[in-house]
Amino acid sequence: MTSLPTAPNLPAGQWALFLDIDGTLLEHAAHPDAVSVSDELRNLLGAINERLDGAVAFITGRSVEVADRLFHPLRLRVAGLYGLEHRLTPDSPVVAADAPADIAALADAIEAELDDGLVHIERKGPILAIHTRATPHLLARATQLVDQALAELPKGYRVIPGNAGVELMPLEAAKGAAVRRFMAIPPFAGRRPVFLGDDTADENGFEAINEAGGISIRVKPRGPTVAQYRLDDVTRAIGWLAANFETSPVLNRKAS
Ligand SMILES: O=P(O)(O)OC[C@H]1O[C@H](O[C@H]2O[C@H](CO)[C@@H](O)[C@H](O)[C@H]2O)[C@H](O)[C@@H](O)[C@@H]1O
Repeated sequence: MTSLPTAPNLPAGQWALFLDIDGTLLEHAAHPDAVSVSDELRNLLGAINERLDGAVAFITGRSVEVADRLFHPLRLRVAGLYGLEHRLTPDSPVVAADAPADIAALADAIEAELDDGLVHIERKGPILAIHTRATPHLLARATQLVDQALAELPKGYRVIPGNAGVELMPLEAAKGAAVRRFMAIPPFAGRRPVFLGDDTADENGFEAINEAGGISIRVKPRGPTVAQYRLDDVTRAIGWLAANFETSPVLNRKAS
């Protein structure tokens, strides 16, 4: 939505920061495994995490394990698989929600049906992501197949458009619930949350942030959004984070 105002500099306050990964911190790549994290970004996030006393978490569709691998050796708090799993502190074990069975068999059937080596099917246990970045002409067919699968599955799943693809996931997979889980515990509780995201699946996270009186920012908005502000691309998002959380003198001061 082009009328969305650009994210302003934050006022003095005690902030908590929630971050989507793909399309927000990392430019999209041809394949999920082809992204890379620069030392500059890793160092920036580490510095922000220290300045916010650990009140920083990734809220991502990736698994916690993959988020850790991408940002290694940095380990942050993470809600993975859209909140189906979480690690509430950097060193605690990963806790997984009771989720419906693995849908790998369904993935195999969809893969066979699409019959194209360039469609990448990402099997994430109870979540299935179909990536058509290399074959945009197959997005409509992939969405149709996933919608058919949804109709045949027991209740409790939904389909969400991804970025150049589509994901099938349990209803419990919701970024808003992941944000609320973190906001109920230290070091997040009592702070004002900020969330940067770029996708349809982030909208639910923005709703939770708006309810909590926080700041919601959609990176590169392409359609309707409940986010309050925009940042036009990954470079600007990282620049905004650096300006507001790395060097800003107003952080962690009580708002007057
Ligand atoms: O919630 P996010 O952190 O934004 O993760 C969303 C999905 O991101 C990944 O897929 C997307 O990024 C890939 C790498 O740029 C790209 O190849 C793909 O087309 C995008 O859809 C990831 O693979 C998914 O598991 C995440 O759910």
